Amino acid sequence: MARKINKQDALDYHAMGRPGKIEVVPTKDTKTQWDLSLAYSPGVAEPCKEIERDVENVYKYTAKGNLVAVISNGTAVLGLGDIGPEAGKPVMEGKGVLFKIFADIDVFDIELNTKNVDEFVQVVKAMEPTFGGINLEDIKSPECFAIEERLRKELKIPVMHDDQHGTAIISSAALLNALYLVKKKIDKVKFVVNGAGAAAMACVRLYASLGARPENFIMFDKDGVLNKQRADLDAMKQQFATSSKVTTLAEALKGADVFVGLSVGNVVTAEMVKSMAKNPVVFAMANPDPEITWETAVEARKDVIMATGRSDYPNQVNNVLGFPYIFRGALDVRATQINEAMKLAAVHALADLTKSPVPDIVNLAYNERNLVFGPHYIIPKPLDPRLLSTVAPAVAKAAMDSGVALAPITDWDAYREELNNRLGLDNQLFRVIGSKARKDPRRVVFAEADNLKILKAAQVVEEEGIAIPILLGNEKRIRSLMAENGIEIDNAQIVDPKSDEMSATRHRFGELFFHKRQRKGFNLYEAKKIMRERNYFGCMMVETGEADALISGLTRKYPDTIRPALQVIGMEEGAKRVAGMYIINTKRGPLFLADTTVNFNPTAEELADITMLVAKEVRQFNITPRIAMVSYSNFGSSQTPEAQLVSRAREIVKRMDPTLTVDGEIQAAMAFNKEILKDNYPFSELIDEDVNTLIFPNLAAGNVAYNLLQEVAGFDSIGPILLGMKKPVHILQLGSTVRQIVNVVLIAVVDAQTKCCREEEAKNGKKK
Ligand SMILES: NC(=O)C1=CN([C@@H]2O[C@H](COP(=O)(O)OP(=O)(O)OC[C@H]3O[C@@H](n4cnc5c(N)ncnc54)[C@H](OP(=O)(O)O)[C@@H]3O)[C@@H](O)[C@H]2O)C=CC1
Ligand SMILES: CC(=O)C(=O)O
Ligand SMILES: [Mg+2]
Repeated sequence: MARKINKQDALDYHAMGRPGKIEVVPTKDTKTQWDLSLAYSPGVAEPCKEIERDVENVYKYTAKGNLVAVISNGTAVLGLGDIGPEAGKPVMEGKGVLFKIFADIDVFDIELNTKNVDEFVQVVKAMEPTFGGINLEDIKSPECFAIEERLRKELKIPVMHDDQHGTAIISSAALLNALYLVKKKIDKVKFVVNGAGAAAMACVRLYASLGARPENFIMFDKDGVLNKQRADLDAMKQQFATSSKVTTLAEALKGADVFVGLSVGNVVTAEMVKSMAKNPVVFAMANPDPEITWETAVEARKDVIMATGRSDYPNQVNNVLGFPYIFRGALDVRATQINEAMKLAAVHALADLTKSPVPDIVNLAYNERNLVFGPHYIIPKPLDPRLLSTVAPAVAKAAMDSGVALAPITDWDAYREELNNRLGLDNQLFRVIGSKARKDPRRVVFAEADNLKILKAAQVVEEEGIAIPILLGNEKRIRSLMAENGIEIDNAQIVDPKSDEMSATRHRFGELFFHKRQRKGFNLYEAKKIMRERNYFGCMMVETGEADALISGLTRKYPDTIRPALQVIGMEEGAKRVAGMYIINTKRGPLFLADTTVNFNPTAEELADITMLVAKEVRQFNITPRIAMVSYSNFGSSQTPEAQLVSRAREIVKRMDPTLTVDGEIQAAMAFNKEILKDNYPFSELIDEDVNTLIFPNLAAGNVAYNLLQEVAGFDSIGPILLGMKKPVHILQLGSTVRQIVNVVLIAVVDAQTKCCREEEAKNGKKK
């Protein structure tokens, strides 16, 4: 279940630390006096003179080309209405965040205290030298139309009112796909549109340019239906005024094919949806509350294709899918405007992208096994990393073809690569695992809570809503460490296994442990005594369900931490051993490496077991494992025992799971070089595969490899991840950083979500 956002969560999020959501960060070194004399006086005078000589140089020497202004006067903020410029600022800052994370565009949000069209236009015009583009936001109609029209004419940089065109573009893409699924032609479809403001008018105009017929629209504003009898309609509303006799939304929806809501929440009823034509399409896009809830609409009609503007339901039709990429494309070719051709290019790019296979990372982000084009997936998901490299080039190309690009692109492959680098594909997995963890935070026991790094990590995971920390150790010591270092963990649960308060729990845990180990060398006295030890106590909390996961090992040797976990919790059903895995975030996507921490010199059988454990874990991230079992030789080129062991292990794996994509023994470089592999070993299973998993022949190789990738290549990593345990226990490497600890907690929480879900499934299965 997604965590419900409550008022306090949202307020705390905005207020904590540095208030608001954005800051300005220098992009050049500013460490030395030399740096500062370049950044500012006297060095800064040189670019000034170059720009004075040729104003185009402003794109070369300043941030203008990547800087967009998000400008609002707060008169139509989301569906909250005219709440004023200051009250709209959190939304504008939020838009800035989305521009940055989805398209690496920098934003200044600007809130103007004016409702006067002339004044608004004058102010924005005067700011043209600063920005590469202007995103107008949440300005009410009809003023927004005049403001945008004038700025588009009078400025030489792209201007787009996102609520109009962003919404129109995204909903058009969704509409084309929905109509394709229900096999209806756009020129025959009957539309009912609630709302006749900025978003709604732009939508109907774009639908019309895609083939919808104006006479097939019935629109409503807050005073009722737009019809020919109304004398109060402006020119734009008149264009879509109906000659039909209907007066109410309920009448209009009878037999309608498509409902488009861009008005206010909860104005459409189940009965209205029931009265629509076969296979109705309902886009209830008011934010934050749609015109009709997802549940009510799908309950009312099994054949409905339903979309809302919200992220917590399928089919999120929201302009976040558009503005980052539309501006990216426009800025990258220095387009002087965002024209119809560019908008239509974005529509088709989005619609087509939905039909192509969804990458693993998107399935993982949304906890889906396999998203496929269909009624519940008519538009790409906002976390789809392909959006940038698909929509931005389409927009850029359309700008070039329609003659508004001042800096055309010539090398499209290089451009796409640049876009992927901008996004930092390497960070995608972290973001996705993070969002999954945050959806359902779990109780994580930190066995070494009297360590400063652990406390800092516990604070981070608590503040970020990733986990509910349980701190094990001496309470006085932990509290004084927190006080000395300004660490605050709300409602910190501190448990001291050695304390008198815990004696009953120690006793209970000791008895349970004794039952597990009584014939394995523990007597009752020893079993109870050992519960004073934090790793045993913590593992017992996880074993008994009093916590969901355990993190330990920062200050102790690996074997000393893994032993209690194996004795108390043990391996998962079917596992013959445990193994350690690292995830390395590379530019080509996540790379899974094993065994990095547990098995020193595995036999072929053991290596096969490790491979199976890793394959299972990789699948848990909804990623299909494509495994190279690496060595120093390729497919028998060396007959040494080490190389042959890997080859034998691969044969065993293949027998265990013939469907698994796995090959070896193979050199690591060969595994990543499809061309050379194809030329030399065309039989290999990996010739058409992007390898994402490396199994090393022994611990030395695996451990050295991940350390080098981390330290020398500078890749971020998550690990070690302990595989094969019945319940989530993860053992840190000595000296892990706070960030690495937080990353392991993320994994532990996701692991707990999955294992708990499996346990429930098993229980339910047994009940049946
Ligand atoms: N999902 C998405 O991506 C987006 C969603 N939106 C949502 O769309 C809505 C409108 O935004 P926007 O167009 O920018 O705002 P505007 O203020 O420009 O338009 C609002 C429109 O809704 C009409 N309206 C208000 N109440 C009713 C009602 N009870 N019945 C019928 N019509 C009504 C208004 O009528 P009148 O003309 O008479 O004032 C006006 O035409 C908001 O909820 C916003 O959050 C907006 C942009 C993107
Ligand atoms: C999504 C958006 O821009 C709005 O609701 O106003
Ligand atoms: Mg908006």
